[in-house]
This record gives sequence, structure tokens and C-alpha cells, in this order.
Amino acid sequence: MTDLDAFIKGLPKAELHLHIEGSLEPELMFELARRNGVAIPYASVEDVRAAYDFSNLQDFLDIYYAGASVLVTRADFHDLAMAYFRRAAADGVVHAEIMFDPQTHTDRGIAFEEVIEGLLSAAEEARETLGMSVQLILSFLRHLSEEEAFATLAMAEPWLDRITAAGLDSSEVGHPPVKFAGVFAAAREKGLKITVHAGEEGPPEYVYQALDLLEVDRIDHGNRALEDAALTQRLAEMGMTLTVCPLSNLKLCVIDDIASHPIDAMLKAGLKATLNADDPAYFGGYIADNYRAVVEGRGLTRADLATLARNSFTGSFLPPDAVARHLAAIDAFLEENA
Ligand code: HPA
Ligand SMILES: [Zn+2]
Repeated sequence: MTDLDAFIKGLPKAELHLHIEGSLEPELMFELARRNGVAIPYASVEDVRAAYDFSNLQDFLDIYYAGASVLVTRADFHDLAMAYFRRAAADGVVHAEIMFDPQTHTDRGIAFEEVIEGLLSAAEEARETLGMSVQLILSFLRHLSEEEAFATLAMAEPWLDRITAAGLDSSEVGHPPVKFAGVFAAAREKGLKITVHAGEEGPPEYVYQALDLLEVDRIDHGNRALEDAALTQRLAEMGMTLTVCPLSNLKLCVIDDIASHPIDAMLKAGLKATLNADDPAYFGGYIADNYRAVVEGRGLTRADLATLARNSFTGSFLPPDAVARHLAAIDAFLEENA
């Protein structure tokens, strides 16, 4: 392990943008397909990996939803999440706010209870065995209707005390935040935080809608806000956290190469950027790989990485005392590794 890897893995951090279904590694996909007798269109792990060649978000989503078909029982969701928690802990993640897409499963006849109880039991095991705090973000699929999002929110009712936030993901272009203004108002009424994908492929207007119509607590991705100077300044001044995913942006061709990622421009503009893996099994890297990519690709310094790690806690949905504890742990780590 290089000095840089040791620094990155030792630096305490939170992961705020991670689709738990996007952490389904091909090996586990095969094991669950066998366990559940689900046919998948791949002959080997190598075939699966060879299929992970995307030129845009939709290419990825088509394969991502097919991959999720092997997830059937609460034990499957537990095993999926625990595999991610162990992998994240090895990258220095001490707090994870994970997104899950209930409709991907309920629309296949899997009960909402199977999904949520599997994730909750894994969160408990991560707390006990890894010392990791976990929060859940229930994401609505934006290529479906607001009415279907309301139905999903209703299914979640018995577990809302154990769900921290509502999110919005899937195909962005053509499905602007305004389409879901009603269900996010209802989610906020129920005490949920709000964080939505905006400005990944969608225009700056989608980021404005997320701010003004959904009154978000966080923006997922947010890259295209940089096309609008006034919006960039507004986001910086309000301290809005952006959950940026460099390797996702590269793999989905949001950028041509990591050397052109705007992460340093974001920091220079005063934006509260964080680094995240998004869908690590599909995008070829977990959170530490994203930290390393911005050092190698954009020349970010260890001080920059510390800023990104601090942002991951101040932009998290943790209570202030927990945030303070994690910031102090970063300071102690930097002291020891000065
Ligand atoms: N963007 C939109 N929807 C998604 C993503 C993403 O990166 N990952 C899983 N669903
Ligand atoms: Zn995402």
C-alpha cells in the first residue's frame, strides 16, 4: 500500500452518495442468482464485467435494474449491504448514508418489508461489528410517476422512524424535480431530509428546481451547476453540500477523462463538495479509489482531501455532536500524519 493509499484509507470519512444496489459485485450477483434460482444473461463473472461498458446514464441503468433481479429475500439485502459496509470500512468510512430503490424490487413483487428489514439488520451489524453509523435514503425512481412515488412513501410508513431521507434517482433528463414536488413536500412533512440527483446529466435548471421547489438539504452530483455562475455562487454561499462521484462521472461519460473533472474548480468556487462512489460495482471503484483518482487526475493535495472528508461530515445528516466528534477525529489523524 502506498503512502497515499494509507493516508486516504486512514482519513475518517462519510459516504453520502452510494446506491446499495450499485454495490452488487458480479461474484455476489452469481451467488444470489444460484441461491434464488434467478436466470441472469451472463455466463461468467468476466462476462458481467465486460458488460459494464457505458456511454451514458441510461446504458448503465438498463444493466443496473437487470442486476437487481437476483435480490429476493431480506437475507439477500442484508448480505448485499454488509458486503458494502465491510468494503467501505476498509476505505476509512465511519458513517454511510445509503440510497436504496424500493420500486426496483416492489415492482418485481418483492415486499417492501423484505428490502427494508434486510438493510436495517445489516445496518445494525455494521454498527456492532464495524463501529459504522448508517442512515437510509429512500429513493424514488424519477422515470416512474409521482403517484407511484406516493405509493412507495405509503409503503414506507411503518419504517419512517428508521429512514433518514427521501431521494430521487434514475433517468434524469426529461424527469425534472418539479415532477415530484408534491411527494417531497409530503416526505418533508413526515420529517424526512431531502437529497436529489440534479445536474448529473440534467441542466442547471434542474438544480434550481431542486433548491426552489423541493427545498433540498443536499444535491447529488450537481456537476452541471458549474455552467451557471449565479447558481454556483448561490450554492457556495448557502453551503449546499454536493455529493460528487468522479469515477461515476468518468464511467458514464459525464467527463471524458478524470483529468477534466471539475472537483478542483468546485473547491475553488467555495462549493461544499464531497467524494463518493455512487455505484462502485459498476463504476470500477469504491470511495478510496475516488479520493485517489482526484489526486492522480487533478493534483488535489492531502489538505484538499481533508477538506473533502470534513465536508462529508458537515454535509451529513448526523446530529451536531456526532459531526463534531468526527471532525475532531480528522484533526487527530492529520496531527498523527503531519
Ligand atoms: N444516477 C441516477 N440514478 C441512479 C444512479 C445515478 O448515478 N445510480 C443508480 N441510480
Ligand atoms: Zn447516484
